[in-house]
Amino acid sequence: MSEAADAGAARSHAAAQVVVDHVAHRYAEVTALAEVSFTVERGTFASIIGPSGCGKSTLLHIVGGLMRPSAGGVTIAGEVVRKPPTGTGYMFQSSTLLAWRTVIENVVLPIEIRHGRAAARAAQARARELLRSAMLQDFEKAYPRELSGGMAQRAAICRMLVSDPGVLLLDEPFGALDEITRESMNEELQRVCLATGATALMVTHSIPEAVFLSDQVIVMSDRPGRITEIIDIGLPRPRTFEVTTADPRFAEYVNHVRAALAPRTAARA
Ligand SMILES: Nc1ncnc2c1ncn2[C@@H]1O[C@H](COP(=O)(O)OP(=O)(O)OP(=O)(O)O)[C@@H](O)[C@H]1O
Repeated sequence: MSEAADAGAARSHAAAQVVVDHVAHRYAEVTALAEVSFTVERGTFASIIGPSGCGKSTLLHIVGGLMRPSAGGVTIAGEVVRKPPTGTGYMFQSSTLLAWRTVIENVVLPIEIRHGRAAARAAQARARELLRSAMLQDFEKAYPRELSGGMAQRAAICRMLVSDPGVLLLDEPFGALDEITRESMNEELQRVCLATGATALMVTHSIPEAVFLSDQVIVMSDRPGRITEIIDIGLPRPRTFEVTTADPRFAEYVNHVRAALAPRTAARA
């Protein structure tokens, strides 16, 4: 290898925050994932999109160290993932705030679980800052039943961010929200990622959401899931929702992802 190629390899390795290397998974009779490899560079946003049951959630659980793959492996920031790594935040479709804790007590919960009550009390200032940026400053003492679905989801984002994670793993985080709330949550998530330099990996069923948020869209096939295409999204940042109608490249990317998801349908059209 030439010196220049050596330097290039070192640079790309250093930039890769999440490395998924030949990951496959089998549940008893079901092969959920065939063999999946990709990297997500530090500070970038990647989405996984594919048909229902193709193994997206399985893959995200493996990346987050919540389960071990049957074959292959994952590294985050150069460390092999064997259990949920510190510095990684999770968010799933149902926000599952604890009903008996106030909003702010919910937000500091990850700190309390990991580091105890005193650390959770010390984290309240940071929690208040996050709640302010999520427009929930007047609800810190409210209980989850007093929040709308969108507000609860915003509180769950604050909870994910309270420990300043460098890597965000999101499994259809906005699937249950109405369209308008979902759009504003997408803008908010992008703002947070740009401000903190976090690396994000998100599972979604929405093609426009994947294109709007991502630097790369990872398209998967039917089960057993394998990657059919990785599409780089070259739209400038920060993106606002105007980009979805004002920039013709947005529709081109959407059509590209749609064709990659259903190659036979696209070929017939
Ligand atoms: N614990 C389990 N035991 C057995 N099979 C499972 C288990 N979890 C998932 N599967 C199967 O593995 C396959 C992949 O499931 P997974 O939830 O990862 O898919 P997905 O792409 O996230 O689906 P969806 O888009 O519908 O949420 C499915 O066929 C599912 O039935």
